[in-house]
Amino acid sequence: MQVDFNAEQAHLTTIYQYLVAEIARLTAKLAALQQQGRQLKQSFSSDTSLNFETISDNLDTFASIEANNRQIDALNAQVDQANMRLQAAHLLKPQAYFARVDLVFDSDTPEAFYLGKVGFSGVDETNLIYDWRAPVADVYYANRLGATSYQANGRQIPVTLTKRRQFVIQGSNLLQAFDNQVAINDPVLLAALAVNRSGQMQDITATIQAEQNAIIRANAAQVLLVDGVAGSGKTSVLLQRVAYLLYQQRQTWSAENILIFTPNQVFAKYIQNVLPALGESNPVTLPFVRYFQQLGQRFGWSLPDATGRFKLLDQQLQQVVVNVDVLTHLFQDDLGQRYFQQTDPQQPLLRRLQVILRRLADKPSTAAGDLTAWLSQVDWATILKIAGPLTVTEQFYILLRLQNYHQDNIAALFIDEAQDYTPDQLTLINQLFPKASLTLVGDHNQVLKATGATLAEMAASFDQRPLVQKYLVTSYRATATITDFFAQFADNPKALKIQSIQSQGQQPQIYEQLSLATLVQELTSTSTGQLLGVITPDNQTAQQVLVALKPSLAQVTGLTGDSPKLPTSGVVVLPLAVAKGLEFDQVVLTDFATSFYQDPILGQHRRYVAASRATKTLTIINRLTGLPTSKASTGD
Ligand SMILES: Nc1ncnc2c1ncn2[C@@H]1O[C@H](COP(=O)(O)OP(=O)(O)OP(=O)(O)O)[C@@H](O)[C@H]1O
Repeated sequence: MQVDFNAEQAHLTTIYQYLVAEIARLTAKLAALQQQGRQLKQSFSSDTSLNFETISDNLDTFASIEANNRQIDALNAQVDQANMRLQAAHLLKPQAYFARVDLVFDSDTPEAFYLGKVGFSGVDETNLIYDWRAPVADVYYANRLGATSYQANGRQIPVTLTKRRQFVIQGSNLLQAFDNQVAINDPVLLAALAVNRSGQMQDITATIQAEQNAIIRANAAQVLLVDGVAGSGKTSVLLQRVAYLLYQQRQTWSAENILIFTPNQVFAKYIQNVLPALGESNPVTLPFVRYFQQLGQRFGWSLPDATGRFKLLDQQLQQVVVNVDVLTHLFQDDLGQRYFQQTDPQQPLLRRLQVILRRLADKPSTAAGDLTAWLSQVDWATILKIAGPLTVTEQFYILLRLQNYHQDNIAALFIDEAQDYTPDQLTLINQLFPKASLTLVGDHNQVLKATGATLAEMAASFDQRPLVQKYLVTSYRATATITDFFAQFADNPKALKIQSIQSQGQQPQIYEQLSLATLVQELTSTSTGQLLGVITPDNQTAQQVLVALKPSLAQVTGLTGDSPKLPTSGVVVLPLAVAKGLEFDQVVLTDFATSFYQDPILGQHRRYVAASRATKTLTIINRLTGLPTSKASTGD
């Protein structure tokens, strides 16, 4: 069926004009409210009726203050409401909506729903634009034409989807409109993927695919573990899910109740525009290691790392039966020993100690009053019957367990690059956030540390909670040729069946050997306005390439994990450990045949990660020669 383009353009014109008019009206309204606020404050301060002389005067005065407060509250509420609506109008003005679905409910007449990045209502409170997170939008993303249903307020609503239309819009201009049912040839998606990268991740609201939608909208009450191939949209899906859950739980959650763990600071910057583009504030986003160190500081501990035998410690604390003889190890004072004797010997050590510490907490003069000092004096290894001595981090873990410390203010925790977490770090996370909704996304083929948890270990870390695993095997990032190339490095690629939805593109260019001088020359002559990543095995090589490039290239940047930001275009030189999670229009990999990439344990994963960073072209240099000094080959 043909799209009635003129009718759609006319609809857009009406909506656009309404948005523009609303922006003008709300801006004027906010100015007037501010003026009103100023006048109100003035009138309160010059109010001479504040009189506290007699009881009746007091009552009058309090009543008048109360009335003033009510006026201020009402004014603030109006300001908040106008501000929110103005923000939404600004967000929608460049692209009022991206899709339309026509649904038939009970009657025969289809009802049209336009979907945008946020919802917007008309003067009579009718929904002109539906938020992409609204229940009804699920029908659009799930991509089922005909009889289907969606869930709203816990009820399944049967509907018939008669039309699924996509739009390309620029302000008041409708550029394109397609009636589209099958996602695989989705022209809007392909156009979005063909755009040059800008050094900043973009939201994918208009083109979320059905399998991604299922993850974004998955129930928050479970641990969600996503294993997805490189470029399958794990990070994008994670961020869209943050926005989705913030909308779904908007009565109780705000960005302050959310935490995102990223691999490093550059990555945190790389994703920082996505949530604001969806009208949401950024939650605290930081590397897990930094979070853990900050947690230590809160207790006065300086922690070297976030690893330890946490699971083992837990098991022993729960299993070891401690008799009275070991009391001297635990408490040097009578009170502690007495309390210990009063606890039930059948109970696990952890429970008994928690009871005692709660009592001792009221008596700061006891030996256990200073828990920190006490913990390091106790010979935990002997008591718990494990090999000692315990590291500082392990002692800290015991402290957290004894204090039963949780971060209950965090309602949802999101972890990217989850494959790099050790089983112990996941155990720690499980303990710290017992009530949080957990979303972990990772790729078992991208494990870059020998200590990374397997999928089974990941699942086992959360064995007390309901857990759902999802898989993504379509790669959106790269051309089909590049996807086939990196797919060969996956474990068991035949079974995994990685697919690309993009066209073939250029074959990777492979140099057996290339000198640094030639590389500099090549890079200097490819001035494309695109983002080009030169990925080296280690920091040292990155530094050497950078030094060689600097004199002849204006737009060249070196990147470490702590760097503030990716540039928008030009050449970026960085080690693989930092490139993880990022993407570039063009990628040059150096030293692909050296021991770093040929390592028997991690080499294949390194090749997979490195080769999957490119969206358009991939150049591989097996051996980069002419470097000033000998190179390390150990990665970060
Ligand atoms: N549905 C989609 N619509 C448009 N673009 C998409 C979609 N899904 C993914 N992309 C794009 O594909 C690229 C890869 O996405 P993303 O970085 O989220 O993948 P990833 O699985 O986290 O990758 P990796 O594990 O390799 O870091 C990004 O440019 C993203 O914008």
